[in-house]
Amino acid sequence: MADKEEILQKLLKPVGIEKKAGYNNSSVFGGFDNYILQWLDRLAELSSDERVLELIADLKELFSDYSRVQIKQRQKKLAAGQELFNSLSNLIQEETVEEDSMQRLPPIWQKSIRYVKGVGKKRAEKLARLEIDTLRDMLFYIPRDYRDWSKNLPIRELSPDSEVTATGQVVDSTELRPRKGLTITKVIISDNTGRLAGVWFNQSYIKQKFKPGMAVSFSGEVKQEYGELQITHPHYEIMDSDKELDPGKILPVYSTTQGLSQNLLRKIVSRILKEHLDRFPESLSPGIKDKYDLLDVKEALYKIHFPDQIREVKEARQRLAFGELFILQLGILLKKTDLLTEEEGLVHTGSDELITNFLSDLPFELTSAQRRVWAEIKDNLESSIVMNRLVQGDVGSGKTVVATLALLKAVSSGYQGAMMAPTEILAEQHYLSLKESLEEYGLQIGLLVGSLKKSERKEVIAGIESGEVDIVIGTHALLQEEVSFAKLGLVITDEQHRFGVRQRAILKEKGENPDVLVMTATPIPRTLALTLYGDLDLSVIDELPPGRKPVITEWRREKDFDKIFDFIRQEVKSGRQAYIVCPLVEESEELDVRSAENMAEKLDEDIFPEFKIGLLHGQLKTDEKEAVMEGFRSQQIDILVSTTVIEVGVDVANATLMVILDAQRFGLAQLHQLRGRVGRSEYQSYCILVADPGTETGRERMKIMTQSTDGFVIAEEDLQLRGPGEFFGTRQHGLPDLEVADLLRDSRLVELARKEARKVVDSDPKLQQEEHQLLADLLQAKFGDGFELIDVS
Ligand SMILES: Nc1ncnc2c1ncn2[C@@H]1O[C@H](COP(=O)(O)OP(=O)(O)OP(=O)(O)O)[C@@H](O)[C@H]1O
Repeated sequence: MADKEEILQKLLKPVGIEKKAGYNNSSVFGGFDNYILQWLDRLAELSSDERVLELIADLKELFSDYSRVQIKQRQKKLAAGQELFNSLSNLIQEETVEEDSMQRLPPIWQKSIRYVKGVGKKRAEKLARLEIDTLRDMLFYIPRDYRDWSKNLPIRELSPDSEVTATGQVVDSTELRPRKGLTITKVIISDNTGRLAGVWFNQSYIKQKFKPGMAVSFSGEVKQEYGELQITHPHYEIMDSDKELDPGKILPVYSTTQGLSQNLLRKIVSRILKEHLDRFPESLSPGIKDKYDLLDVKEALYKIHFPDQIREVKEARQRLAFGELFILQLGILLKKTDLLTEEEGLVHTGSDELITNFLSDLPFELTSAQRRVWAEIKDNLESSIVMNRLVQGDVGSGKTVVATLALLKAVSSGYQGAMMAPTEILAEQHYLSLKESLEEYGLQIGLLVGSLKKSERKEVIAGIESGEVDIVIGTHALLQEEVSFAKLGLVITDEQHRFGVRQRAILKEKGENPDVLVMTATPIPRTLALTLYGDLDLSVIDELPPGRKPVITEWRREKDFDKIFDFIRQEVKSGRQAYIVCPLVEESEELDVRSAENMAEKLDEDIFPEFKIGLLHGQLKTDEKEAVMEGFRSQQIDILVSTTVIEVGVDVANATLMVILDAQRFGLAQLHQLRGRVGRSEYQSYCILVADPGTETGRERMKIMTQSTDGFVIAEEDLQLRGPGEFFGTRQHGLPDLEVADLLRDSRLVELARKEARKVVDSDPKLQQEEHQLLADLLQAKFGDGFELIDVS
């Protein structure tokens, strides 16, 4: 007994609760009062041991209505409680409070939601479906809407034909079936000043929700019908029978799952706010809060769930979004400095002779943007710090030339270079153009794609291994285990959003810390780039080669086909070439191919017998594709009918017309990429989008394409229309999972949070100072070891 007494004392002291004198263990239960409940709560907070928490929950449940039960039951409870208490004491004796770094965060962070009053095991499982596991998760479960019940009026004062809210008790509910296929459910509430009916058509499940005597609020447009006040399909709210929630307030509405009512969620949140909010840590310094006029985190958390006025929600959201973005940016910046300071890389200091020759043999001068970006890359290559650089440039801005310069630098320094492209067509095209331009300098260029013949494959792999091949271009075939490099010094991935982090890492592992260059034509708005590629250095080629004319883009309907064919004829007759991109059939590649084949046949036989038609799709063999592309490049083919395989990187300057069929099926970014295949010379180019979109958004997208040829503008619009998740396809593309903030909507906050995060990282790059301990813990709690954005390491 003395042991338990001691334990109790030991546990109570740090909590700041004086144990009442004279209680022995049984009288703890005998004199059960608020004090013991308080003690159990505090004890639960201090412990993270599941078994202890479970016992505490059981004890609380057992005794929470203790004073109300009959004597006999009380005795029973007392006995059960004594038993539970003994087990608890034993466990506590075993438990040593671990002082690891996470302990600096209050237990609210990792404490299971299960132990909040009214939750329990079953409901905790349901909450887990909403990704709510801890008390903290629940507080950051942001309402999707609010119901303002504060504007309640007595029923007598409701004026017909206006939007109203009224509360009363259910006095009657009926269901009528006036004819087959029609069910009318009527629920009548009364508040002593009058009666109001809620009416639903064909929603018979509604009836069972309302039981006589229940307090219910209806809101909606009220009408005077058949001598009574009615609201058709009202918003309704069943008032909290425990009266724990204030019915006259603004109440949150959460996205929920079966078995978790709005009222239950509200109560859980309200209890956590009441019992735990005061120990919630503040991540932002007073300086930052003052500067941007941000609320305290506690106030913000309270107001986001239970605002007094709707306008307070915005302020609360801003604050929480800022906090979230601040931690995110901090993580990204820390990771970046980590990469910079810790990764020793290769030094590429070979002679520049090859580069000078190559540049002087080019038929054009580099644009100033190309020169600037090349200088940035060269700096990285020559230094001993590993390069992790993203080169972003709109379609046709001349990224390939810059990549070639980097490859030449690596080769001149005695290393091999590898370039990975997302499709065979693109890999082959890069291969052919590099072969043509670099072989004259005595370099060996290799191609490694899946569809090579066995013997060719073997030969290339042997060449890579012996070091005979200087530069290899390939698809993910480069990642195969059997491919090993003699001396890999530079890895370039083209169109990186198609490659996963892991794939790049595999390629990188084939060398000893090679430099990495990532190329993308996907224009990403700055705020997103800061977050997605925050740990990469960013170079932007923001200038097109001189003399380029914007592609004239028109949107036409299917019925206009004859005119479109006339226009194609006119262009081809004047010596130019055209692409026709066939609709994307999502269900199957085979259907894609078939529609392209049919189109090619129709054009060849019926429409343009005078022209040479080519056909290109993903199912052709490598040499067949090569032959078709070569035929188009050398102008033996006038019109190339294709599936979307030509989307990226195909470069035939004489092609000036692109017709995209069923254009509404493509995303804006993809349309922009496709359109980028023309307008690559000084000739005026055209793009015709053939589309009959059935939706307003579809029409909107066609309009955007006709109005702008700037990839950044289009990407911004696309993001607005589709949201970042869809824009990038899936979450795998590295978009962080944000609870409150929205990278697009909050772009200003992203910039500000980044600025403040940078200050912290500059002053304390490893977050070692005392004042930054909490931030370090928050980072650890948020991202743990799995902090992975788009990453090349
Ligand atoms: N400075 C320049 N002046 C004139 N022409 C250029 C210049 N730089 C590149 N080009 C030419 O412009 C065309 C597009 O260049 P490149 O293929 O490198 O662009 P890209 O950015 O890789 O395009 P995409 O993303 O569409 O594949 C090529 O035909 C290339 O030869």
